[in-house]
Order: sequence, then structure tokens, then C-alpha cells
Amino acid sequence: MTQKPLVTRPPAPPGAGGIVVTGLRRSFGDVHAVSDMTFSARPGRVTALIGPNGAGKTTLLLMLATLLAPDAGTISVAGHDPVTSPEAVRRVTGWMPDVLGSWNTLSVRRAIRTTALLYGMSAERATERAEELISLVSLDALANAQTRSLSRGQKQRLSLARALVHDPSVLLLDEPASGLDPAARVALRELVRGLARDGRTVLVSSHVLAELEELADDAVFVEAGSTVSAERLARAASAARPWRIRAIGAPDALALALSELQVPRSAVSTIGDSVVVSVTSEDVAADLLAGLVQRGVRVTTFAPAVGDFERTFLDLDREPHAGRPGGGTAAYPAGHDGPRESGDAR
Ligand SMILES: Nc1ncnc2c1ncn2[C@@H]1O[C@H](COP(=O)(O)OP(=O)(O)OP(=O)(O)O)[C@@H](O)[C@H]1O
Repeated sequence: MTQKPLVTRPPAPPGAGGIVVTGLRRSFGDVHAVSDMTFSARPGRVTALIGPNGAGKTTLLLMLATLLAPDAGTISVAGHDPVTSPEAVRRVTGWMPDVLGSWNTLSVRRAIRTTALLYGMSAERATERAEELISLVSLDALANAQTRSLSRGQKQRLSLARALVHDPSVLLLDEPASGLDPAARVALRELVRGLARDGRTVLVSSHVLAELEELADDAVFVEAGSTVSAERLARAASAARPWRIRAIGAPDALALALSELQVPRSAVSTIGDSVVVSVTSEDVAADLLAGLVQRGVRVTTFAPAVGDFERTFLDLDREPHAGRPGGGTAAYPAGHDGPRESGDAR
């Protein structure tokens, strides 16, 4: 498996496609919800927005969606400024809020159709579009159900359908997988990746890092209202990482081989039937695996114990940083250029 490269990039020049944010700030009284955010999200890619509770993710998304004015800084959404050209931004942006505000007594079909009419579609086109989207998000069986009767996961699917009504080139998804069962999560992931493959810019906020690992190409790390610096991300990338090892046969064989390979005892722990070894790089991991196999250890699992996003998130959390507790932003191309690890070690 290929470790995701931890490379930061400067924001694209204003006016370019996708999302470009520079020096963004927004406070609520004394609370600096967004204090210094700078990043870009590129067309054709899914960008994860990662940060602890209260880091400023929703406040950022609201500003991108024209629903909240920044105090300072600049935003470009597909070349448009949400402050000076909110209508242009709304035409190109699909917004899926973390909680769906819907017309409770309308059916799913009518809710989508009404949204399409509000976007200026003809009655005939709005009807067609509602059917297309109902099928896309697999709400066919519930098309005539009142939206108030939907479960949380079904509401999420309706919310996504509404966000897609006008075929936007930029998608802002706030916790899209919240409330979805595993099968619906997989379907959402395929759908969102397909939307990005078609050239859309997708910015997605979620707390479920393992899920973002599967979904996102890039990541923006946010802490206490700011984007995390390239230097801190680079430090986090070079930190030691836990690898999980399982082997068939006598447990002592693995322990003996690790000792022969001079792996310090302090770098080894046991979780259930796995041994977890702290490893500083993929090169070291490759040598370790080769050494174990040479010594006759019958290795069945050898993989990072946590995903790249989760590891970076946890490493950042351990480091002291400026700003309010829990808050910062960073850009982290995740690289979907190789096959992924099976995930059995997550
Ligand atoms: N309208 C508001 N009035 C006052 N404070 C607010 C308002 N909206 C957000 N905040 C505060 O701003 C900070 C950032 O909130 P925000 O909702 O953007 O964080 P978040 O990263 O989306 O959090 P979570 O992951 O928990 O959803 C928090 O301290 C929050 O309490």
C-alpha cells in the first residue's frame, strides 16, 4: 500500500475553479469561530474537512454557502464571491446541511419537485428531475411518503437529492453520512466519488475519519478556527505510526522474531490477538515484514492500525498549537492513485 503523501499546496489563484479561501475570519461576539482559514479545494476531487468539535467547520461551510457573511478574508466558489455575488454562488453550489430543514407535510417527490421549481425549472422539467433524483438516492419506495415520516438516514438521502437538484458544480456536504446504515454509506461514497469524477468540486465534513479515508482525495485540517500549517502537517506525517501484525502459530514465534530484529520492547504492544508495533516509515515497515517472513513467522495481517487522516488528526491533537483549544486548517492531498489497503487493520 502507498502511504498518502503529506504535501501542502498554496491556494489556487482567485478566479480559478473550485473553492479558494484566503485569510477567512468570522466571530460571534467573543467566540472566534473562524479565525484564520486558508485553503483550496479542486474540481474533480473530494476534499475532506477534518477537525474536532467546535473547530469552525460548519461556520466555514455556511460562509461558502452564502448563508453567513465573513468578517474578513476572501472566498471564491467556482470563480464567484459569496459576499458580492451570492446568487451566482447559489446557482453553482449544492448545500447539504448537517440537519435537514424540510417541509414536513410534503411528500419526498413534492419536496424535490418544489425545490426544482424554486431553482426556476419548468413544471415538466421539475417533475422529471424529481424522478431522476429519487432514483439516484434510492428513495423510490418512499417517494410518496411525507418527509416528516422519514428516518434520519432517509432524510440525509432526501437532503442530498435536494442539494443536487440544479446539477451544481460545487457540493458542500456537512456530515452527509450521519445516520446512514453501512450499505447506504457505501452507496453514498460511490455516488459522491462519481459526482467528483464528473468534474465537480466536493467539500465534505465528517467526524468519521475512516469513512473520509475511503471517500476523500485531499484533506483540510481545521483546529480552533484556523487551517493547520504545512509544517505541523509535515511533522505529523513523519511521526511514528502503529502497525498491526497477526500471525498463525505460536505467539512466541512473533515475539521472538521481533526481538531478534531488535525492535525495542517499548515499541511493541498487544491488542487482542494482534501485536501492534510503532514504526517510523514505510521503509522500516517493509524491512520488518521481510525480516519476520525470513524468520519463518507466518504473517496473516501486516497493515497500519489507523488510517492516514486519523493518525494525522491524533498527532495534531497531541501537539501544542496556537489558538483556542480544539481549533486551526491544513491541506493534505490524500492521493487515490493506488489500491487501498483492505482495511482489515482499521
Ligand atoms: N451562531 C453562533 N453564535 C455563537 N457562537 C457560535 C455560533 N455558531 C457557532 N458558534 C461557535 O463557534 C465555534 C465553531 O462552531 P462550528 O459549529 O462552526 O464548529 P464545528 O467544527 O462545525 O463543530 P462540530 O464538529 O461540533 O459540528 C463553536 O465554539 C460554536 O459554539
